[in-house]
Amino acid sequence: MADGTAPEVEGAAAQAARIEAGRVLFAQPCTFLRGVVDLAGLPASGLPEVAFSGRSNVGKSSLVNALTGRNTLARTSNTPGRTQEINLFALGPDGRPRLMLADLPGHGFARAPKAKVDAWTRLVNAYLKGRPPLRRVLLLVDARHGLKSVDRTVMGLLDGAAVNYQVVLTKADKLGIKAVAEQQAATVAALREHVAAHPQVLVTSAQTGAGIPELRAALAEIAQPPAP
Ligand SMILES: Nc1nc2c(ncn2[C@@H]2O[C@H](COP(=O)(O)OP(=O)(O)OP(=O)(O)O)[C@@H](O)[C@H]2O)c(=O)[nH]1
Repeated sequence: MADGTAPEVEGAAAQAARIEAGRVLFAQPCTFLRGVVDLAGLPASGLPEVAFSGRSNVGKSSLVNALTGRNTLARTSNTPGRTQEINLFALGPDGRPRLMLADLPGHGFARAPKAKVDAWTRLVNAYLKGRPPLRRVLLLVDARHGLKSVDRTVMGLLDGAAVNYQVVLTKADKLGIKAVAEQQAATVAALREHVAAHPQVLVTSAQTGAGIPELRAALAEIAQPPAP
């Protein structure tokens, strides 16, 4: 290196700075804005937005809570299909939020009438394809199960709409370290042919906090920069 810094030292320093930026962002207040049942209910917003998407019960609401360090911000439950609207949260200092978080209804199985599930699916698909401030979709996948056909359908939709998405493996605490590493490698390989997929697959557990600092860091790169 021209400045004499060893590359691995520089890498570690850069990574520490990213983690710190994520910590600072998620130490800010996070406020529930509204739940919407149709696209017309979405606020016109210049704020960068990140969506939490995935099958019912994959752990979307739990991940929002783990990121924000608040146990009850997003409502979690054992009943698949609990989240029935797009729930929007503004993250950042009062009056100057930096990032919008959108917790989406789950794809696939839900203990609800088919007509309702079809309506949520239409809403989510329309949102994913046509929300201008949407910077990244986090596609949550249960580390035990890997990508399912409903995930591949969403990936195809996002590839087609050129919406950037990143796969996040959830509930890693339910698997051994070796099995998690295998699932991560298999998922990275499966993403290679997908044009809009972020190449990095993050491994998380809302229960133990594993992977949460890394995910915060990734989202800090999307958020509006802090006020000078
Ligand atoms: N062991 C473990 N359980 C988890 C984790 N994340 C979520 N869960 C559990 O999984 C269940 C579903 O979690 P939610 O966060 O409600 O899932 P969701 O994807 O928001 O669910 P829907 O509203 O149906 O779309 C709850 O019983 C959570 O406690 C995790 O990291 N580890």
